[in-house]
Amino acid sequence: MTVYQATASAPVNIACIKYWGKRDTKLILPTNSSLSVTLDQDHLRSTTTSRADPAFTEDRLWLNGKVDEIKEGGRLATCIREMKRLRKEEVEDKNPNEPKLSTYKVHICSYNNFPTAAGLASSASGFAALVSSLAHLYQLPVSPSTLSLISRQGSGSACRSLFGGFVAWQMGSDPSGSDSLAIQIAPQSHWPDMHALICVVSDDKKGTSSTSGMQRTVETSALLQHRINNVVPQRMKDIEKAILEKDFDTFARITMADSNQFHAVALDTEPPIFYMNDVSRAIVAVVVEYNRISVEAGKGYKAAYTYDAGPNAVIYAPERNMKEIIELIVSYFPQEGGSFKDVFGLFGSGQLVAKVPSGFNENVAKRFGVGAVKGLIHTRVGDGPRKLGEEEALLNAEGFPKNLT
Ligand SMILES: Nc1ncnc2c1ncn2[C@@H]1O[C@H](COP(=O)(O)OP(=O)(O)OP(=O)(O)O)[C@@H](O)[C@H]1O
Ligand SMILES: C[C@@](O)(CCOP(=O)(O)OP(=O)(O)O)CC(=O)O
Repeated sequence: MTVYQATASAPVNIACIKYWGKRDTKLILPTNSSLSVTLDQDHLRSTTTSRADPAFTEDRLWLNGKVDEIKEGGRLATCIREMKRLRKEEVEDKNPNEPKLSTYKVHICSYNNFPTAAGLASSASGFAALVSSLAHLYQLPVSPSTLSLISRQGSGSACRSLFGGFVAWQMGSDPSGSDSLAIQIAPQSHWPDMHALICVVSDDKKGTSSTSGMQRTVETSALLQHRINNVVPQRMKDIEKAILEKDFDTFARITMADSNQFHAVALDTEPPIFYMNDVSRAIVAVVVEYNRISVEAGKGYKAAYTYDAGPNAVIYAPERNMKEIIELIVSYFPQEGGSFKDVFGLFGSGQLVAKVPSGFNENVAKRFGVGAVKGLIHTRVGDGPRKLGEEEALLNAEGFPKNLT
């Protein structure tokens, strides 16, 4: 008997121009366009296996080994329904010989190789991997932009994880959402020198979810209206140009300004929302001082911080600056000996030693103890979703998670 099964992995993306606010909460249509960098799935990824079988009695999902309920009318159910619709319209209706997979129930098993719901964009890679694995299962002849229309309905930011490199989510204007999709601005190969350092300040589940936080902002913040109407449209154009020209200085200025404005609209919400904490703010101060030395020497910005809906920092920088940045960060936020994974071999066989660059004003932030920054992940711009082989499937012969009995 034929087994209909496919496995895919998908990357995380971290926005430089933030999505914050919906004009349609059911279809997940944003109040502004946004733009992100896709991170390397060799380091952070969601992997998902999907199988369709006439013997299955219901659509089921296991996330990190535990059953995740597919609520009727919920986001997961919407994505699965929309993928089945595409299978029917794009494959089965056009070729009656194709098996009617759209009528079978599916079993889906997914695994994130990093903390889920901790502000590390697990919903983005998670829904992108779900949609990608179903697209392979159903052999859909559709573009990543079309798939982004569906992953968007799982979690808005997930639409940007359908591409590698530098990706824009165009807000669109059609009330049906048909033009609210992701496009690639430039592939990974355009600017492979773009690296990222994730400073994990907390890997706990967060207090105010993005979904509820942004809705409160839409309802109560006057500053959000200014951002949507007068700030983001120009920033989208400027950052796209900076990316195409590999102009890190402009990229960094816009990225930091947009992170700051996103956290300002969170604070402008009633009641106010705080995502950054003292450790986050100290990282800002350290990056600002690091850039000051370089700007005063006429060399422009060397690093850009950005924060999502949580205290973790992501620092974008050209690869050549990363060694210095890591040495600087660990001098303010010491790491447990040997805990940093030097995946790019920056320190050779030597030890990572705390060091501040010459001319750096060490009083810009206090020095924290071990544990304030719980981990550092050095990664870089990466590619889009990957189709994986049978040997990486997460479902066993019977179509249940391999690690469960
Ligand atoms: N691999 C996955 N497959 C399917 N759904 C997933 C997967 N990973 C995460 N999710 C969904 O995303 C939810 C977590 O999203 P949430 O927005 O709370 O956190 P986050 O994505 O880590 O943070 P943020 O989006 O603010 O950066 C999970 O509870 C689950 O419903
Ligand atoms: C701060 C952000 O990370 C917000 C992400 O919000 P989500 O995509 O998690 O929200 P929902 O669409 O409600 O699922 C900014 C961004 O990624 O652009």
